[in-house]
Amino acid sequence: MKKVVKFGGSSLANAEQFQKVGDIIRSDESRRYVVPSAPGKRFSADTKVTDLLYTCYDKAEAGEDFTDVLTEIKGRFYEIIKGLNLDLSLEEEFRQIEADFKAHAGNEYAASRGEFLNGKVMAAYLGYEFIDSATVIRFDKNGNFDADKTDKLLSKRLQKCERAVIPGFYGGMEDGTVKTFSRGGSDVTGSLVAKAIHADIYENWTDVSGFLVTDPRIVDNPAVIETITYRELRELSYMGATVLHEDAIFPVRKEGIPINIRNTNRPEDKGTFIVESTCRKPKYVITGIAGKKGFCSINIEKSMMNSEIGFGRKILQVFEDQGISFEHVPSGIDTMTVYVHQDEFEEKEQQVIAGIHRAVQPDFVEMESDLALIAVVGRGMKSQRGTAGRVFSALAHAHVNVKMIDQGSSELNIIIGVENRDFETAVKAIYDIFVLTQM
Ligand SMILES: Nc1ncnc2c1ncn2[C@@H]1O[C@H](COP(=O)(O)OP(=O)(O)O)[C@@H](O)[C@H]1O
Ligand SMILES: N[C@@H](CC(=O)OP(=O)(O)O)C(=O)O
Repeated sequence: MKKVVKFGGSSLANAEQFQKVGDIIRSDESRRYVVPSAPGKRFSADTKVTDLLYTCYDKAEAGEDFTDVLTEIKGRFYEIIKGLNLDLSLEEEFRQIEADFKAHAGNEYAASRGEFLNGKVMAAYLGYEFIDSATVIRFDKNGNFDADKTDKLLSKRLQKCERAVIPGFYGGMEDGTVKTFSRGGSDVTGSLVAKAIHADIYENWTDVSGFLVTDPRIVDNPAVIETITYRELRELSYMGATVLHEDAIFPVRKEGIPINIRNTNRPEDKGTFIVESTCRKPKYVITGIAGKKGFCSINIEKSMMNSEIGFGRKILQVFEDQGISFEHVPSGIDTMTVYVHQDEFEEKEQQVIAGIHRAVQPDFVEMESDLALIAVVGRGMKSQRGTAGRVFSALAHAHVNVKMIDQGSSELNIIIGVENRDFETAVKAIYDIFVLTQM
């Protein structure tokens, strides 16, 4: 049995958390490959080491003195090393980092040092081999992640290795340039390692007892999802359920390796199993609710639009030409609405409007900003009539004005558009009707 275990920043924020992690790893012989993140927040107002590194590097780039921030970062690591009674010095590593910052090594290199250093601490603490991810996670010469090369490098390297620590979040180009995944990317590293060694399971340890039906920052103590499919999870993580990086799904999914989300602070909890498919009936009609704020809608109206072949393509072409991706395109007989990210859209607003006028000569174009999108996801919705109706009625009772509702043909999700300020109320109302009342 081979397990890959990834520990998030919250699980490695201080020596006490490290000890919990050590106990978890030592309690199961098969936990052989460990992927650590950088130390995260020790308390809610704290700063993640990754964020300190970005700040520190910005100062270096601007030619300012960055000694204070670097000393703070160093302090975070030595607090852990001392708390664990380790005989480990990181002086050489910090000298190198300081020199590299002065030589403008790049902010991806800078950010990666949190995982690099934490990997060193973890390897010393466990007595496992340390593998620098820059040598096994490969980015091509354009800086794009190279999945095939990575798989080859990782499997070859790990074949020779009984137990190893492979830091999360970063990799390297052939010439040694360090690249990182997007934020939260240690989850991706864990998934890649699991694929490469054909792991039996990929355990992803965090600070919640699994994937929760909704964000615990919105609803107090939400129910835990016992089993979720990759498709459901993809919908939820894309829409902002941040527990697992959305790109962490692909590598393990192809191999049929289940992911188990676990809580470092409550290792006795079973957590959530993420699987390709399951015959297990979900506990509730819906599996989860997630959402994001910060969208804009562009509503285009033109009489007889539906008989104009190519109308939709022409509209979407305008967005493509401006490099703007769209989220949703609900349409009626004479209207078509395009939902886009507000921050992407705002600066190109006028070009897009002009483009639409040129492309399709609409009767009028209307825009609305500060909208939120909520995804209600569940494999159980297919076999249950009236789900959309219940969403509507819950939102009406909560006095939330629904701007848009869009049910995908897969019947796996319903997308609802509301105003930003109604976002939390809407999520709570949907949670209540499907989970608290257990219908
Ligand atoms: N549906 C959800 N289920 C569980 N946690 C969620 C959900 N949506 C958002 N979260 C948040 O995600 C956090 C865990 O992810 P993250 O901060 O990336 O952890 P880590 O540092 O362990 O990688 C939780 O503490 C929680 O606040
Ligand atoms: N440390 C990186 C990568 C990461 O995955 O961290 P975490 O596991 O704490 O989300 C970040 O903050 O983005």
